[in-house]
Amino acid sequence: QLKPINTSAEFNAARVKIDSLDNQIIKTLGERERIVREIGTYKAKNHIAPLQAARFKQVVDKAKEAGKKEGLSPEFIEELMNAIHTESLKLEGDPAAVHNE
Ligand SMILES: C=C(O[C@@H]1C=C(C(=O)O)C=C[C@H]1O)C(=O)O
Repeated sequence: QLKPINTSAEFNAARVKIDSLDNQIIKTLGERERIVREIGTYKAKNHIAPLQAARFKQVVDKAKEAGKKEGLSPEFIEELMNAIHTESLKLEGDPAAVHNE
């Protein structure tokens, strides 16, 4: 449990912390995206479809399970992972995106 914010110094510190966490999220998404591009290249060479519905269901189920431990709602996790997945499919489907690294 976080302690409540009582002073403007604590308020400012909380925002600095949020900025740092957002930066971590973006870096993590960048790393994930680079791996998706590698998967996309492999799939293109091996004639495997970008969309793998069973695998994506697993990804969402795991994320919901992890989210539950963090107090995140399954609806939020679903929306978040769908947004990430839409971008994955763009990256895997667009040869320019795949070969542009
Ligand atoms: C990255 C893949 O391609 C797609 C993207 C996924 C993702 O972003 O997690 C999952 C399944 C696929 O629809 C994969 O097949 O693993």
